[in-house]
Amino acid sequence: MADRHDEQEAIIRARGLTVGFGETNILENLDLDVYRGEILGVVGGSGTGKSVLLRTLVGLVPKRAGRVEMFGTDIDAVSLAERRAVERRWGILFQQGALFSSLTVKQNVQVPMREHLHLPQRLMDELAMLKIAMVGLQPDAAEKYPSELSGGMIKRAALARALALDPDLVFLDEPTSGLDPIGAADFDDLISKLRETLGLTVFMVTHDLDSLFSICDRIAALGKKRILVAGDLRTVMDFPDPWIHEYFQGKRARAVKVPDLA
Ligand SMILES: Nc1ncnc2c1ncn2[C@@H]1O[C@H](COP(=O)(O)OP(=O)(O)OP(=O)(O)O)[C@@H](O)[C@H]1O
Repeated sequence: MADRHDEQEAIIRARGLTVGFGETNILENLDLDVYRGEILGVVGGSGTGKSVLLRTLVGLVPKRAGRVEMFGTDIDAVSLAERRAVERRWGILFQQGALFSSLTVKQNVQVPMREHLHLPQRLMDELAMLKIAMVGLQPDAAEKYPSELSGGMIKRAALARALALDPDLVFLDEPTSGLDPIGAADFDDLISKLRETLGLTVFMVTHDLDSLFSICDRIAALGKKRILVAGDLRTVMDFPDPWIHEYFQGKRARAVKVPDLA
């Protein structure tokens, strides 16, 4: 049967990725496609290398072997200027937000603008306020420092920073971790709405079954140093692997409303 993604554009295409530290390889010969406009949830046991995969795709961790094409560009085969141009097309929300504690929310949102654009301060202020509103923060949050924000506000501020350069693609590393269930559901809604309104593609590392069930179009399960299976929820849930079985059908999963998979 033809893959229904045959016609779709893979805006991330990783082939044969091997990544390691010291004597140990964390990822080996890993292949992954991420399609334009989708929300891909990346799951896997603790320490399987989900964050390492994310960091490798964006060039923060070196590869031992393999190739990553972003928007059709092999980022290791182009000039620095071309690479920087491609990098401007994605934003990253790191685990725990990773905001600069000595900067206000507005200044944090302006960090990528300062790095990549040359805009007058007034315009950067206007743009930052736009991003802050876009993620559902009140205007007065702009002048606050990260230490004055709740966990949910920190995530939103970090998302505003990830959106600073109007990216096509966002990488989210456990965006709902540490949020209460209502805060997490609100954040899922926000991601889903932004995908619709901005036409974003979302690569999301998550442990949150609610997020997987409610907003992800496809799921990629990491294990044994590679992608064990990638596909819709049904495909992944049916994959014969003990970790996947326990994750989706174990005690914790039974507490979450599993969607009706006709
Ligand atoms: N800079 C580094 N140097 C050495 N080892 C590292 C480095 N970064 C990650 N690792 C190791 O790589 C492995 C995968 O880490 P990673 O953070 O990607 O796991 P994860 O799947 O995201 O886990 P979790 O779900 O617990 O966040 C771990 O064993 C970790 O110790």
